[in-house]
Amino acid sequence: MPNGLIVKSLSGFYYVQDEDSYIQCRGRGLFRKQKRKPLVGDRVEYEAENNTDGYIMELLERKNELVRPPIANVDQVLLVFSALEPDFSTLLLDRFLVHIEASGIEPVILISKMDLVDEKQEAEIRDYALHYEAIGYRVRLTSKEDEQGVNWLLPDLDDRISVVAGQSGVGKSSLLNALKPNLQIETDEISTHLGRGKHTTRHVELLSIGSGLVADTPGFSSVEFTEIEAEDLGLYFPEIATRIPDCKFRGCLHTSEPKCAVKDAVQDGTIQSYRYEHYLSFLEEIRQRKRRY
Ligand SMILES: Nc1nc2c(ncn2[C@@H]2O[C@H](COP(=O)(O)OP(=O)(O)OP(=O)(O)O)[C@@H](O)[C@H]2O)c(=O)[nH]1
Ligand SMILES: [Zn+2]
Repeated sequence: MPNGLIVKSLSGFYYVQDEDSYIQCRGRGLFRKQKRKPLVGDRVEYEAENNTDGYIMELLERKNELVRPPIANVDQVLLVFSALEPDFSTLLLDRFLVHIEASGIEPVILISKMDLVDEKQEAEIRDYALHYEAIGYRVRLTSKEDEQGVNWLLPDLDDRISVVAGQSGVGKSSLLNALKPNLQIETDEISTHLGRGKHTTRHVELLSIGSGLVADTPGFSSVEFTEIEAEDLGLYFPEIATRIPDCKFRGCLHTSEPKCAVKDAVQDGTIQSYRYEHYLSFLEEIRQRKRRY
């Protein structure tokens, strides 16, 4: 049976990309009975006599799935933060990072609107970029005015499924628009939905950019720690996670315990103090939430 990738879902139809064909399909009735729902990003087996009346017959195994936006097999999340308007916030960035780390998906940090900063602000942002790179994250500074700045993102997208996420107004659509000259699938939907935001049709679509696929949805804009346990939080700060084995007490939460390797690293500056403070504030949030229930 032929197989392809669901690249779009809209009004009960799934659009399957298989090499050069683009086939409109319905899910087979059995899926509903089994409470299985095909997702954009799913590899599927399908049957089709022509390009508009296909049926999805089988869903292949998923590596992961995001709930919001609903996409399967996501390789990375492009986290867009603007340098200014809205102002860059490491607190918000860390909140997103924890959420993404917990989902097991790799983040890439994009700092947009670098054309708006003055020299001092630029130096600050570059310092932060170095901190996050030292932790092990990929960080990219971009500006929609700078074609090069956008184009050197392309290798990051190759052969992967990426989801763009970030607060409203940070420049997610602008980024996709700047990358658009490289779009390879040519359909009307694409140009209209890139102007999304204002209209409300809820559809999810993967755009072909270079040899990668990028979800055009606005993605998640806020995150809460509903499913994270206090004792796991440290695992989602990579530089804390690597020190946990050296803490004296098993189950150390790195607050007031003695001989804590994490606090030692904060003391000697190898863990940034603002990262540690964010860890403490998220920990407190998780505890408050527990108390409420
Ligand atoms: N100066 C400058 N302005 C930018 C840049 N990127 C985006 N903007 C502006 O920022 C505003 C918001 O950009 P959008 O691309 O709509 O932001 P978004 O993240 O898609 O916003 P939502 O659709 O609300 O989630 C627009 O006025 C853009 O022109 C940039 O690199 N430099
Ligand atoms: Zn500790």
